[in-house]
Amino acid sequence: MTEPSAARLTPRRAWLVWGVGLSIYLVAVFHRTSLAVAGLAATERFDLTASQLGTFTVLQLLVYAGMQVPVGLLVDRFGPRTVLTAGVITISLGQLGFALATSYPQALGARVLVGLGDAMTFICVLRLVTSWFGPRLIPLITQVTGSSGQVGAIAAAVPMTWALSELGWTTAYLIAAGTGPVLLAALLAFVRDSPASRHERGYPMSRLMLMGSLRSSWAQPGTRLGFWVHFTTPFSANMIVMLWGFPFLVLSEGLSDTTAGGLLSLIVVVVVASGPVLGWVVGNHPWHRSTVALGTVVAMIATWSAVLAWPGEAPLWLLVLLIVACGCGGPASMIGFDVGRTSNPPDRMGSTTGIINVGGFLATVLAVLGIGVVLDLMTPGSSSDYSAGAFRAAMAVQVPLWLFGAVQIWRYRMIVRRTLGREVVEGGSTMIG
Ligand SMILES: N[C@@H](Cc1c[nH]cn1)C(=O)NCC(=O)O
Repeated sequence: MTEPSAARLTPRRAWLVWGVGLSIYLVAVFHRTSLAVAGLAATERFDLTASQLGTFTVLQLLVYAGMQVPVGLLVDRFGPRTVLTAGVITISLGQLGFALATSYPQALGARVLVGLGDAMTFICVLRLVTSWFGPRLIPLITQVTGSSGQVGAIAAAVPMTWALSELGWTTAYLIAAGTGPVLLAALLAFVRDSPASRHERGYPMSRLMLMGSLRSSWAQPGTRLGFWVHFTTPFSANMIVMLWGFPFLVLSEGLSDTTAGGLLSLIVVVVVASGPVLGWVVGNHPWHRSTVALGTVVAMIATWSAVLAWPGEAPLWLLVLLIVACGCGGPASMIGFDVGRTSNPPDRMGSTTGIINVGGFLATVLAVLGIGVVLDLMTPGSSSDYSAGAFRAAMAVQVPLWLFGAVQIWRYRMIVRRTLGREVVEGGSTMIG
């Protein structure tokens, strides 16, 4: 008799819980990127300079990255349902405040709330996945979660552009905030922390015990491998989608706004399409998880080098290759969470995910800021008419991030492989000691 598939062994409630969690994460990504097309409107509404506008994105990312470890500890203590409830309420209040803001400080405060609420979603959804699905399905569902959530960025593009122009700032962001009560109702009605109980609470821990738990997680070479995989793989795609991709493609590579916009949409399509493929590879070949991550980094370095070294404007086919390589970086970052999962016990899953998630967003902030600094250094005065030469120098900021991250990946990959051996890793564990 053939063994029932892992999917058939999964309780039907698992798919409902995951569906609600994924919806909340997708909307959180929408809120996160909802400023991407509102830059000009925000500049006019609050009378902003370019750096003040950029502060919205950087502050939101810093709050997000800075909250990952605290949120991970909260998830281990109070369970994902409780923390996700707080996240939905907080991010919705942030968008409500942004809709009604009439001054720059008010708008900044609202974006801080958006970053805070956003920080409480992804970790909770991954925790639900590890509680509701079996070990064979977890890598694939984790991948599909991370990739599918990026569809929220698509919803923040054309539909948000239409809403801002046709409905106006306040109505557009009030509608965005209005998704909160609907998601909250679904969360409270259908989501349980695990099949066994509505709430999976951890034991109250002193500050000393909390620090001990974080030290134990970080002491695992698999956690560090996961952190550096997440640090090295997604930042180029994040930088492209969140800020510098469109100006680079138009000002440096001479593309029309429409073609540049099409390539930015293509990157999200690549993210969503490559996720399940990488999820299958990771789930069936755990020994080669870091190999896939390193291969993605090599592909990004190669395509970026070809584009920046190309005499004059790079041909469209090469830019498409660049977008495909960078798009695969998003799903490749999910490998970091899977390595962290197999390297730690379940009661540390929240804090481990939080530690690893800091990596990608720390690298993204470094890349976004570094590129901006080089562009300003290479462009006289306060002009934002950046030259192709300025962009070539600025985009090279990514190289030290890739190289340092790749060295760290190789270093911890070798520690895990030498210590455990292939049989243990293929068996699904990379926990040492
Ligand atoms: N790198 C993303 C996940 C991803 C998967 N495919 C594209 N991106 C990530 O780590 N997300 C965390 C988050 O909170 O969005």
